[in-house]
Amino acid sequence: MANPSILILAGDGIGPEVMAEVKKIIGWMGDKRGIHFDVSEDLVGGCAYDAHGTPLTDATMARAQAADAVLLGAVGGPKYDKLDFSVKPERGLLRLRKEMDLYSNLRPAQCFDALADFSSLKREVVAGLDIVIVRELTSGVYFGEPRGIFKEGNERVGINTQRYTESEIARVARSAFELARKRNNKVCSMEKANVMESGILWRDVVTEVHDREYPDVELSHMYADAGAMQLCRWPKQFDVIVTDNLFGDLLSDAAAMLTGSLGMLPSASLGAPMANGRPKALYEPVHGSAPDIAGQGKANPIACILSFAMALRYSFDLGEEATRVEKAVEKVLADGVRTADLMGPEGGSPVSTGQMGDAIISALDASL
Ligand SMILES: NC(=O)c1ccc[n+]([C@@H]2O[C@H](COP(=O)([O-])OP(=O)(O)OC[C@H]3O[C@@H](n4cnc5c(N)ncnc54)[C@H](O)[C@@H]3O)[C@@H](O)[C@H]2O)c1
Ligand SMILES: CC(C)[C@H](C(=O)O)[C@@H](O)C(=O)O
Ligand SMILES: [Mg+2]
Repeated sequence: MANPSILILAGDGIGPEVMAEVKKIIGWMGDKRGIHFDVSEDLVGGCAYDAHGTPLTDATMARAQAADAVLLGAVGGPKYDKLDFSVKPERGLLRLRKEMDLYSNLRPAQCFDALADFSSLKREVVAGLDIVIVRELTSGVYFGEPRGIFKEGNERVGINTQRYTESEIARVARSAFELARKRNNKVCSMEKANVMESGILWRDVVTEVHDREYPDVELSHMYADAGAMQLCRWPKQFDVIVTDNLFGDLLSDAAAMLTGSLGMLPSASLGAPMANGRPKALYEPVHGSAPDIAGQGKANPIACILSFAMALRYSFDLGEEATRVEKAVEKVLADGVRTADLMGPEGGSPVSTGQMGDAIISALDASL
């Protein structure tokens, strides 16, 4: 049987730097565990624009559709800020999400014990934290029509439209309830039903799906602004949070700081099952291309490595190997290995991106 296929789209800025460490782990899986993948690489984002004049070619799109899993680094950077909106690097990523129909974006925020003192919040607030934000990823204000910048009389008006259908809400709600059943059986749904009709529909549909199909799961609702406050006040009250595309974007960056650094947060973007039973899937760190540190060997590769662990679990049914990678990360952090983003104000001597990857490989070796 052919090996499962992985398409790597490392992208821009620190994307290729953190992805280089994931490639080491993919190599390790082959050498030490006999788990082989057919890995190919292509361009997305600014680098694709530089090569082809578009942030994602049709050929790359087709390869992503055909892959068993896509691993993405990050896209964007100041060099591309002035480009026409239609060819900005971020459009490449949004096209992948939309055309692969990756409606359920799992963004776990887990605070490793070794980092509990490093979070900007108190240790007791974050120690042991383990929550997942399920972000709807293919609709809402990111894609709703009408959109654009129009002329109205003497001035310009910028328009984006928040739009959700019942079926779009129901399918992401189901994925949150299914996930909760495998965890602590609690879902909190966040919207702004107090000011948005789309929020009223969101709350209704989540409640209907719950009452009909998942009455055993504990469901609560919160306005997203209050949810942001609660996430900082006492995040451990949550298990699974389900929310829309834009609120999920904001809440997951906020959740990143609970874990110590944006460089720690992985994500899995999942769609419907393909013919082989695997879900359509793209795995990427929550962080961006970090232009301020790109090219300096300072980036923390853990978010990208943990995203690969999610690929092992969700695409390749290799939960034990995923746990092995997660435990290796936990071990290096417990041993005090830190990239610069994980240093407190008192400083210290940080390791480079490559040294962090090597330390994780050594911890993997030690796990055998
Ligand atoms: N999925 C993606 O590809 C993605 C996600 C977010 C932002 N972006 C893009 O990235 C570019 C920069 O955006 P931004 O600066 O708002 O967000 P960013 O996530 O790139 O960086 C925010 C801050 O976090 C730090 N940081 C991020 N990842 C880190 C890591 N792995 N290790 C250490 N420090 C890390 C950066 O140095 C920076 O100070 C923009 O073009 C944006 O659109 C892309
Ligand atoms: C780069 C951008 C398109 C993206 C988003 O807004 O979804 C990013 O912020 C993310 O969180 O994945
Ligand atoms: Mg974001």
